[in-house]
Parts: sequence; C-alpha cells; structure tokens
Amino acid sequence: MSVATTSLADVASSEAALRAFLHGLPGVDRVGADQRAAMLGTRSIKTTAKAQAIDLAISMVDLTTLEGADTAGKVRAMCAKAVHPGGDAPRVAAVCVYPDLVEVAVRALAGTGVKVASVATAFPSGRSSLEVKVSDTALAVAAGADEIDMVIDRGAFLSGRYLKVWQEIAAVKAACGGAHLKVILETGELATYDNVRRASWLAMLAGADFIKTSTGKVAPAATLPVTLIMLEAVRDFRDASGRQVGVKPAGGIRTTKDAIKNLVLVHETAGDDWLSPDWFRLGASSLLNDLLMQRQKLATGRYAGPDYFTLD
Ligand SMILES: O=C[C@H](O)COP(=O)(O)O
Repeated sequence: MSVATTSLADVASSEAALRAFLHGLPGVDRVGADQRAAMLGTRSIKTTAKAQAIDLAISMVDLTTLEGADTAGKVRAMCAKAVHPGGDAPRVAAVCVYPDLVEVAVRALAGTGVKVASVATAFPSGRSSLEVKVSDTALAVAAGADEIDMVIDRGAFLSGRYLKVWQEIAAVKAACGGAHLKVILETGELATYDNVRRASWLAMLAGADFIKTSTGKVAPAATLPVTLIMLEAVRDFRDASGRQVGVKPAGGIRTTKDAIKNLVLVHETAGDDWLSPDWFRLGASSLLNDLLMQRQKLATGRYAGPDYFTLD
C-alpha cells in the first residue's frame, strides 16, 4: 500500500485533514483478510522450528492480570513466574497490571530484565476526562512502569472525532516520558476492518510505540484477521514514515496453537524485523502454562499436566 510520505507531517493539522487521510486509506478486502488469516493459521511447522517458536512466544508474553480482585501477593507470584517460568524456559517480556500494583511489580522485577507494563487512561472503557487519563498515566510512570497500555476513546473514534482521539494519544504519549506507549484499539468495538486500519494509522500517527488489539474485556478480542490488518498497517507505516511500531494482540490467546499462528502471521505479513519481543507481544493471562506444557511435551514426549506449573 502506498501512502504519500509528505502528507504525514500535516495529517493532524485539522479534523478535516485527518479525516481525509484516514478515509483515503485503501479499504480492507474483508473476504481476502479472513481467508488469508485462515490460510496462514493452518501452516504446519517442523518440530525443531516449533521448539524455537514456543520459546520465542514465551519471550513475547505480556503476562497479565487485570482483575478487580488482584492483590499484591498475586502480582508477586506472577512476577516470580515471569522471571522463571519453569525449567530452562526464557523469561517473559513483561508483567501487565493495574496502576496501583505497579510499585509491587517494580520491586519484584528489579534487575530481572522483565518490564512492568500498566494499563492506564481509565482502562478498559476509557471514559474519563483527558486530565484524569494523563494523571493516571503519569502516576503509573512515576511508580516505575516501563510501558503504558492506554485505551482509545472508541466513542469519539466511532463518531468521527478523530482529532480528539489523536490529541488524547499525543497527550498520553507526552505523559509517558521515557515509557513506551501501547495504544489499545479495542477492535471488537470498531465494527469494521476499515476502522481497524484507520485506528491503527491514527494511533501510529499520534505517537504509539505499539498498537494493541484489545483490553481482554470485550469479545471478540484478538482475532487473526484483525492482527493481520494491524501487521499490514505497521509494515506500511514504516515504509511511509521510516518509524517501526510494534503490535500486541491481546485477549483470548490461550493456546500454543494460537501463539504459533500469530508468529506465522508476523513472519508472512510484517516480516522478521517484527519477530522479537521488542516489536511483537502476546498479551495473555493464561497462555503461558500451555506454552510450558507443550515445551515439556516436545522435550520429553509427555505432558507434565497443568498442575506441574504454578497457576498463571
Ligand atoms: O492485555 C491482555 C488481556 O487483558 C488478557 O486477556 P486474556 O485474559 O483473555 O488473556
């Protein structure tokens, strides 16, 4: 897909310019996207490649707990597992928690290389003022979060107020300082694949370091066609702007099969530059145990059973 590089600098100069740009993006061929994602999802891979893929997937996990009932103890246990998932398995990429638990995770993960990610901006609805969203972000960053996962204002996006969405993302990005910003599109609420493409571009233009599919609180969450469209968007955005943005499917990814399908999509769509935890994450609360079980099965020929591992 070709996008005029010159147009990117001025794209958010007005609501009209932003709308013209986003609605000027080529429409998504829905049937084609569904078929391509389904076809890539059935690719089989050799046993040696599978072992590597499982370890790569583990290293890409954002191990997540986002429940009202979360406690400091639960987060500490999760952090221990994030650093030493089991046997010689690699550590995960990050632990993702609500802002009030950032400090607990920061202390538990100090010096381990596992990042602390936090949802902010009135997650998961995003329904609060910009002031509240910015201060939510600033507090999480001050507590030591390395990464902020913000939600876009879907109400504004769906009613065509793109500039408001752009301004919020840009303000939250500024509040992030050195922390990386992941922008959650909540694709299950965006209604069309064209909207997923537009929201992806909007987030990247406003400064997202990552674009993320979902909060995990809305169904459907991370589907393969949606991830495919977002991978195409980051690929095309890098071609147009020279800046690489990461992708994080999140929500409903529970099995090794799901994880490997995602890795095949990355390889076939955006390319191998994205096949690292720096550029691709899997946001999941209960994927890690299945990855560890399949890893054990490949190494020993038998399953250890879910009770062999600590709970996700
Ligand atoms: O960001 C990650 C999601 O909240 C996790 O969703 P999940 O519980 O469906 O894995």
